[in-house]
Amino acid sequence: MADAHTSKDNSTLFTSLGRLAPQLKPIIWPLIWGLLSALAASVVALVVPQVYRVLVNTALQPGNGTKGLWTGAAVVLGLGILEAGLIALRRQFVIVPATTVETRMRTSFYRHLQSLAVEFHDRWGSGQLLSRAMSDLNFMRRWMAFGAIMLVVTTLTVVIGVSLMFSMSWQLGLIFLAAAVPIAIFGFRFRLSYGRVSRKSQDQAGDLATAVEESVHGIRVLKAFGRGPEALDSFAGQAQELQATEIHKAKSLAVFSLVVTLLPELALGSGLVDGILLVSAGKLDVGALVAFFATAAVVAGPVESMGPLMAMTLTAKTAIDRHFEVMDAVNTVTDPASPVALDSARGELEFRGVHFRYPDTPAATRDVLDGINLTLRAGETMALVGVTGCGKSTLLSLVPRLFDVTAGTLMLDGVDVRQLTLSALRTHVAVAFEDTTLFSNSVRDNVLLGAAEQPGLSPEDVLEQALEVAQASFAYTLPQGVDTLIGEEGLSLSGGQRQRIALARAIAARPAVLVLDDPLSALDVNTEERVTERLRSVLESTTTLIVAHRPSTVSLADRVALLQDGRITAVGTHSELLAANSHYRYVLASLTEEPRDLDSHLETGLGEELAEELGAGKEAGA
Ligand SMILES: Nc1ncnc2c1ncn2[C@@H]1O[C@H](COP(=O)(O)OP(=O)(O)OP(=O)(O)O)[C@@H](O)[C@H]1O
Repeated sequence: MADAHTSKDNSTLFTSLGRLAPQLKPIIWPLIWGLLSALAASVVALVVPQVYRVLVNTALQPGNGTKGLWTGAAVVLGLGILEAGLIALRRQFVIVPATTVETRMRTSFYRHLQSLAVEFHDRWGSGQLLSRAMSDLNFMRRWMAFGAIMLVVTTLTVVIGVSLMFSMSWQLGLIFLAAAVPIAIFGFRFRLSYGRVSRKSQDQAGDLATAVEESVHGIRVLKAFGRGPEALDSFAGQAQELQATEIHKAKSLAVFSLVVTLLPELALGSGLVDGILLVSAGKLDVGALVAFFATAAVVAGPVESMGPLMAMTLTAKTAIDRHFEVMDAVNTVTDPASPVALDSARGELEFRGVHFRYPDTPAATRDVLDGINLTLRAGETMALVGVTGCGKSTLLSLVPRLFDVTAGTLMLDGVDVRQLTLSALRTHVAVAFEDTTLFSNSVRDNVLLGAAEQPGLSPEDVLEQALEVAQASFAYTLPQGVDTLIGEEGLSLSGGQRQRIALARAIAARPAVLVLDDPLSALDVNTEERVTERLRSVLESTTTLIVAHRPSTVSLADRVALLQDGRITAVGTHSELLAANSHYRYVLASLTEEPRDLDSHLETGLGEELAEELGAGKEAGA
């Protein structure tokens, strides 16, 4: 995971910036108008010294009265107002288009993340994706709206300003230019080192975001195991690394700024001495000398800001590279070029010579699934049993194509699942995992997330039925009933309650194939039994493949498949396997029957004794 984003940075500045071109195309005119406004503002600023020149050489000469002086002052004031107006205009032109591009890019980033296969998400830390979706895009927008325009305007201002200075006095111009050459060389070297350090800091910030996200998610585990201080130490270490990088970044920027400030000042100092000598020798008029220094003052600002703007451009390059690293990631699980239509599925599922290995599995290791041959008849419930880590979840994840088989074929009603569109396949197949994810939404929205329309049933009926089958009717007794907000930002539910809501979600989808990856693990045996029985009667025509960790679930299945060393080594009814297969007996003996979901006991009244016992225990302990 940690290595996914540390790819080699081979792109040049211009190839990276060039990748923004298609995004900028629709807003190119507002950007050009913004650029022209900023440029006009700079030109106006450069005209002011020329007014000074005229003023000094004419209006300020003895005996010329005050009229010229007032006119000159009015012109300078007018130019100042015009410059301010043009700067405001630049902002007006670019703000809306740039934020529109940012929003559009963020939306397509999110869409791309949604489409990428699970294999991609396994490799990438969530913080990395979060920082790319938020801060990198925000930075790109600021660079488009300000940095890029100002870099062009600043460069042009320096070029025009220096040319004007040369036209006034080539000797003084040369002195000023003598300072600009080292700045250019230094700027180039700075550009290389700053790019590297800025990339490092953005990656470190992403890793830090991942650390925060993981500890917030795992706060219960950290607290329960008293690992808070260790997590804090590790976080503080990472934060200090980022701080060191940021300090390094700021220091190199400070050195650059110092050089670009100091050199022009030195040039101006020696230019002043030289200028006075030129005036006293009659080779330069006083007006030109004043105008030269006024122009130098205008140009000094852009020269100083070239460092930060260059740095901003390099950071923008890094942000663009980071953005496109994700956008360039190829989706490995895609729709076929000419999909087979399968409007309604019977639900026959066949694994034929299926092999699977994870992309990062070492070459010497055998495939997790090493030639699976298994057929589920339409409508049957099959339990998948095997020792822990033997590949049960992996096998299940192939059915909705969370991963694709690496060899062999997986067929639904005789059609290779890769021949179906993903949306069609996922309409026919619904999944519930042990590790449930509920969204920050109402119970109703969570359950009806992928609900299919059912003839004669309103969404309310579908919801009620799904909750009833999943033994999750407790939802009606929540503070706002099924409209109660649950999930990360809502009401906290117990593990068993969460699992039952997630199961109701899979049931409401009314799939042809239901894939259940130990989704009842947090339920007590009695609730689990009731759920399984209701599932069997309500979803009579649904093919169900269920990873079972308890003999009670296994015994309710029509048939059981035994997964061993990457293969299905036995298929039969529970009693057949129990009688004939010693590995099956071994696996079953290791499964647990202990009730885990106390609250479902309490909800149904079955756990009163247990509750009393616990209450008594509490009192005794108090
Ligand atoms: N995303 C992944 N990337 C690489 N290897 C993985 C990944 N997920 C699982 N594995 C490996 O594949 C093997 C099978 O894992 P799987 O989760 O399918 O087992 P399981 O039978 O469901 O286990 P359990 O009963 O404990 O849930 C394990 O060795 C596991 O380490």
